[in-house]
Amino acid sequence: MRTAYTADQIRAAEHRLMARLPEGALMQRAASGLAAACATMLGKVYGSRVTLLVGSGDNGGDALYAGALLARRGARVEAVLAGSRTHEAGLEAFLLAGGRAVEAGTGTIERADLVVDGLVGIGASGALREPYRELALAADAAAAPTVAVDVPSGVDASSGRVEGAAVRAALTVTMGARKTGLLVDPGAALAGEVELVDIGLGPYLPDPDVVALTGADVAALLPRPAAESDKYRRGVVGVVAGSDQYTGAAVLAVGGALLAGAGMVRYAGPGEPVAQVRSHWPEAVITELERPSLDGVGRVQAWVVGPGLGTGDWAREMLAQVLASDVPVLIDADGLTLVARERDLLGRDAPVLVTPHAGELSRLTGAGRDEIEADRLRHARGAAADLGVTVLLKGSTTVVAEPDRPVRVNGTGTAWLATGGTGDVLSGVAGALLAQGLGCYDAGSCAAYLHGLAGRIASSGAPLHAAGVAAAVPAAIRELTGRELTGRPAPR
Ligand SMILES: NC(=O)C1=CN([C@@H]2O[C@H](COP(=O)(O)OP(=O)(O)OC[C@H]3O[C@@H](n4cnc5c(N)ncnc54)[C@H](O)[C@@H]3O)[C@@H](O)[C@H]2O)[C@@H](O)CC1
Ligand SMILES: Nc1ncnc2c1ncn2[C@@H]1O[C@H](COP(=O)(O)OP(=O)(O)O)[C@@H](O)[C@H]1O
Ligand SMILES: [K+]
Repeated sequence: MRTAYTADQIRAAEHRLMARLPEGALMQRAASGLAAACATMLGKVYGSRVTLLVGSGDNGGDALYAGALLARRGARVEAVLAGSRTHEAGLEAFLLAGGRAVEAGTGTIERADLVVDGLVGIGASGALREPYRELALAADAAAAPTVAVDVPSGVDASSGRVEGAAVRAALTVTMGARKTGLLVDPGAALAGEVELVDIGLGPYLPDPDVVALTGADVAALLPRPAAESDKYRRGVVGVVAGSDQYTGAAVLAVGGALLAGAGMVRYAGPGEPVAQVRSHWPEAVITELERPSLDGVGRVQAWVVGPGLGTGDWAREMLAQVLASDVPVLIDADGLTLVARERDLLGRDAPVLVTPHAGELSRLTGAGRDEIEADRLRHARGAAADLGVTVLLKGSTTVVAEPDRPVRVNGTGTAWLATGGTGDVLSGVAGALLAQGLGCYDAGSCAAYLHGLAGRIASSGAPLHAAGVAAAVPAAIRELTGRELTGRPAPR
């Protein structure tokens, strides 16, 4: 599990740690980690050109001390002192080691082999001001890669929010613990690789603000069949999706559920989608409906409702009946539009997982779509608290929020997933995990991980289509769990 923290959490932990250490010790640890990362990136330090962008705070101090270490190893290190003041001891060490202070307009950024962004770290507030903004843009335009100190300047460390210009880093060397903004877009997309430098903060950190599951975490959570398994005990998913107008959503949601390991998938819908589901998935158990009713559809352990369902009376009645059951329900797409109109539908005792994209969440909460995209965490958390359900907010970083738990963030996806129908597959995958007994929080976050990985496998750097993502789900599971799929030890 990768953990991340807000700026306030980090600062509080740093204060407690600093009280036990000689002055400046933490910065020395930070700087030597930073210098080592820069050296690795440069390959050969001796004779290389490194340009430091140095702000007025301790972030600039880290950069100066690291610059001093690189200068002692023979690098030609120049520093643009951009702040109204400069970390004094850091500057002294830098100059003593042979570093040079230069003006911004001297071509130093353009000539560099490596740019080090020490403009602002966790002490930043608001959009980058001049001359920092200009320097961030110049670093972006330069050929050399940029290493960001702690966070890329311009990215809000606590949320990933970016107002105005920001540094685009190839590598972010972050001190003590990951910051939330390094795991959540748009910040995460600007951070590049993230390397964590251990400065001894661990024992002083509180519960994390957000966490990201690793492949090993997901593998440990994924249900697997065992000797005593049968199709009913493995979990039966019910899918209420698709309409005579939108048949594909039904096919994709059923496919996601089947390929994510459900013991059985029951599908209930009208004639057109029934014909499509039957021809694509002969293994699904299908009930063709003459009227909107779940009578006779059979028992399930979880429902997926909404993709392509429409928003008329039929859809509303199906949604109400699904929600009247006593099993976990995943609501997506048109189901969310109906809930936005009629919040009372959510009043039930059994768990609910909603899977909106930013537009659907906007309908649910009234917040603007762009505002949601800019600050995904805040809006997902707010909606989970307000609606009393688990919220999986889709997008370039998918976030899963549940009241009183750290938000789980997922970055396994690829932008190629931004194509019609991939969300329907996700709903089926998450439904299968719910039916197999995972809670909404685990089912949502494991499904996001698997779906993102399946997207990468299906894409492999080229366009994908939603059915291909569903087809790649078993390969994603295989990649996580190795070939040991039966629950027994692998034969020797
Ligand atoms: N506190 C500690 O114990 C440690 C801190 N470390 C470093 O110290 C950093 C935090 O240092 P500081 O608290 O001095 O804060 P920063 O260096 O992040 O920034 C503070 C300065 O930036 C200016 N500033 C803030 N927002 C700005 C904006 N939008 N545009 C232009 N200027 C802006 C402020 O006026 C202030 O002078 C960390 O990110 C990390 O790099 C590390 O050395 C590890 C130890
Ligand atoms: N830029 C992106 N990077 C990674 N994943 C993305 C990106 N944009 C969208 N996705 C993913 O693609 C899927 C799209 O789902 P959704 O918006 O519901 O589309 P649809 O309704 O057409 O199925 C979601 O899983 C989402 O997280
Ligand atoms: K920085």
